[in-house]
Amino acid sequence: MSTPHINAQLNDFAETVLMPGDPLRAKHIAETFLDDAREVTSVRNILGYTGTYNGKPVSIMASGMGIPSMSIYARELIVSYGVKNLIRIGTCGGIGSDIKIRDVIFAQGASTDSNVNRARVQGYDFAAIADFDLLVNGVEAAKRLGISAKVGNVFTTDTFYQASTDLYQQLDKLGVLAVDMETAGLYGVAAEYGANAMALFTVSDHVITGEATPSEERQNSFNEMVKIALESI
Ligand SMILES: O=P(O)(O)O[C@H]1O[C@H](CO)[C@@H](O)[C@H]1O
Ligand SMILES: O=c1cc[nH]c(=O)[nH]1
Repeated sequence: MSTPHINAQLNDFAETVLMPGDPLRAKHIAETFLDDAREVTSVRNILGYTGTYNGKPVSIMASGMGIPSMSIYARELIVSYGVKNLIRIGTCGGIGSDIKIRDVIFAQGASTDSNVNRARVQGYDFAAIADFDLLVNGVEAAKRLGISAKVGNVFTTDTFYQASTDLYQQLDKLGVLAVDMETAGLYGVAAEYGANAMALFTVSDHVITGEATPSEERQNSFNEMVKIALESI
């Protein structure tokens, strides 16, 4: 079997799929953290792998960037491959004044400038929220690993390059912690098709102060987040 965007066979994916945006990150995670990892899909170089972690089957597959890309892969994974749990493991831009680069953030909910979730409910607001059990398991895994993490609302944008920081200043006042480009879409698709979703990030830069993670440190903080996600399964 295959779908328009995934060329894996039925049963190639585990029940739980971890989704970074970047295909090379998916490859790195599979090669670094999983046992017996094998590539299961490579359409458009959006790479996907399945292996085991501590004996438990788990898959890693890239989402690409942005809500449309994430939504295509999340829907095909759920509907065609029977995936139950989708955990986004990404980078984000910090918004809050107490958010520091390299922090780990769990997206309890995801606001957005996209219309995709309103389109699901006849133009009304839809509260895009994480699956409670996945969120609690993630937060507890972070505690066990001794990694402090923040939990709260994030903002998913279609516009990586904003014209000004005005929007982010307003979001800061509303307590929004960080910005990414996929989570609100992932939560909407999971709700529509009956799966569980959750997202966590490492902060790669701060969109108000302009601070950014030095590239050599980026991989270390990314690996910490991956460890949390894998230990939460
Ligand atoms: O690091 P990833 O998971 O790709 O996430 C963030 O990075 C990309 C933008 O550079 C967007 O996809 C955004 O959500
Ligand atoms: O979506 C993102 C991710 C990282 N940094 C940003 O500014 N935006």
